[in-house]
Amino acid sequence: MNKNNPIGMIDSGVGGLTVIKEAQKQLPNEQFIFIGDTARMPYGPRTTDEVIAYTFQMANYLITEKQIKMLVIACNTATACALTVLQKKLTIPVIGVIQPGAQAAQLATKNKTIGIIATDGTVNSKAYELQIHQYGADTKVLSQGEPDFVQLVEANKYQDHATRDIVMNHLAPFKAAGIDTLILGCTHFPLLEPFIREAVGKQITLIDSGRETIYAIKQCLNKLALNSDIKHNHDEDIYYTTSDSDDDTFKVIATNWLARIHELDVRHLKIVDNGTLQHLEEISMPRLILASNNQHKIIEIEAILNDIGINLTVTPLNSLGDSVPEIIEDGTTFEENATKKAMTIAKIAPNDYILADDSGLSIDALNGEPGVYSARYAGDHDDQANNDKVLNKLEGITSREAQFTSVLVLVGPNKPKLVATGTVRGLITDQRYGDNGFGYDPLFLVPQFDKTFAQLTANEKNQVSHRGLALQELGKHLPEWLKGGV
Ligand SMILES: O=P(O)(O)OP(=O)(O)OP(=O)(O)OC[C@H]1O[C@@H](n2cnc3c(O)ncnc32)[C@H](O)[C@@H]1O
Ligand SMILES: [Mg+2]
Repeated sequence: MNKNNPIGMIDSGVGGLTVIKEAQKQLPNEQFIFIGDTARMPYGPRTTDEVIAYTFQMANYLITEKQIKMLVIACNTATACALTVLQKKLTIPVIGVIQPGAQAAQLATKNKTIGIIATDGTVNSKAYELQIHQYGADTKVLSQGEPDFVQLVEANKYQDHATRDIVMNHLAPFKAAGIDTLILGCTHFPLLEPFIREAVGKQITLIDSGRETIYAIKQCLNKLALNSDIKHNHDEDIYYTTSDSDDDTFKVIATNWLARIHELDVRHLKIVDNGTLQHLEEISMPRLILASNNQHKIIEIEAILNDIGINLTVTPLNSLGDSVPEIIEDGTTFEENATKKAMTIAKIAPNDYILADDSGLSIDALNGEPGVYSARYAGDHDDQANNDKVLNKLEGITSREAQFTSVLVLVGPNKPKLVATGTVRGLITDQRYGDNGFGYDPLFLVPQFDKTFAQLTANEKNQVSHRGLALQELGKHLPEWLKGGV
């Protein structure tokens, strides 16, 4: 086993994040790959067989696809149900959260009275009691199932006032029972620690079983000489969830709990059913293909998308190779043509998002010419000839008002068509000015700058251009569009 391989960490949902947070702090050289089985959480009410099956699926994925060197079950219920089975069947070391928590509690208790809060599954398994009694048979153990706490955390309500009241209420019996140590026997619970602390009082030692597990991981890495010697940046850690709908909540909690400035990159694992057997598969996100043969446009669109922080893999059309068919732009409006471009490419890339732009210059004194014919006004994509034609047609005409329009059409699998338009007004000069940009840029004077588009920097043009404005408009609707379907 390569010591620089990642460590896998699995949980039923967001609870395991409390373990990974501590692990990232204490093990800066390790890379972690985390799976939260959000599609099938909570594990508490599940049968032992179910929990074993799910845990195996996650372990198999991490071993075969990610070559993990060690597996950490960052979930008490899964540890209670599946740890020994996994340890027997897997060839890599497997660490659970119960034994480290039980050991720490036994060391901490002075009056030999320990409380445990956990899921019903963990409580019913008596796994903590068994471990605690291995270290001291006479220790009194009081266990209480708290399934509601899990749901409150998973629903991102762990800081709500109502949650505080629930926690205060539920934990009141422990105050009377005389415990001096309380095990947070579910990895979700450290997120509720401020409320739990308030409920049981300062004098009680709280044991975070997840935190204790980090010592067990360290010991195991040392014993097997598996410490990574590459310093990993924890931004490289990968987070997976199994459900689509919860991904947002997971992302919000994870970004917040792990104190990340940027939203975490949370990926999706699909539960694939092959008759009786299930396994997990990574679903790759659709690409955003820019359906344009105009490299100038592509460069502009990529820069603007980058500026507005679009989190998609942007792919230019030419990377699709020879399979790209010819697109006949015979529509009478920009939208018709942009739709045609997008739909033509969608046929060869049905799983991707396709963004097309149809744009052009409309001159008031020429009744909107060249308009949809901008690219082929005089010669097909012959900028020189097209500019000359405009200058000739406007010779002697004093009214020089004109407008650039960009109509963007975005399509995607099972998505409605999204249209965004941007326009910019300007004046047609009497000769070419500037060398930047493309098309009619040398003739289009922007009054605000008293310069033509060709005299502006790319960044300046993108701030005010028809394309820049259309993309900003598109960006406003994009998050909603990405979520929705038809
Ligand atoms: O169709 P695709 O492959 O996207 O590339 P294209 O260049 O043919 O694009 P259009 O069919 O939309 O034609 C737009 C024409 O309008 C002109 N045009 C559009 N936007 C422009 C801009 O930002 N600056 C200068 N001219 C522009 C230019 O002549 C373009 O060729
Ligand atoms: Mg075209």
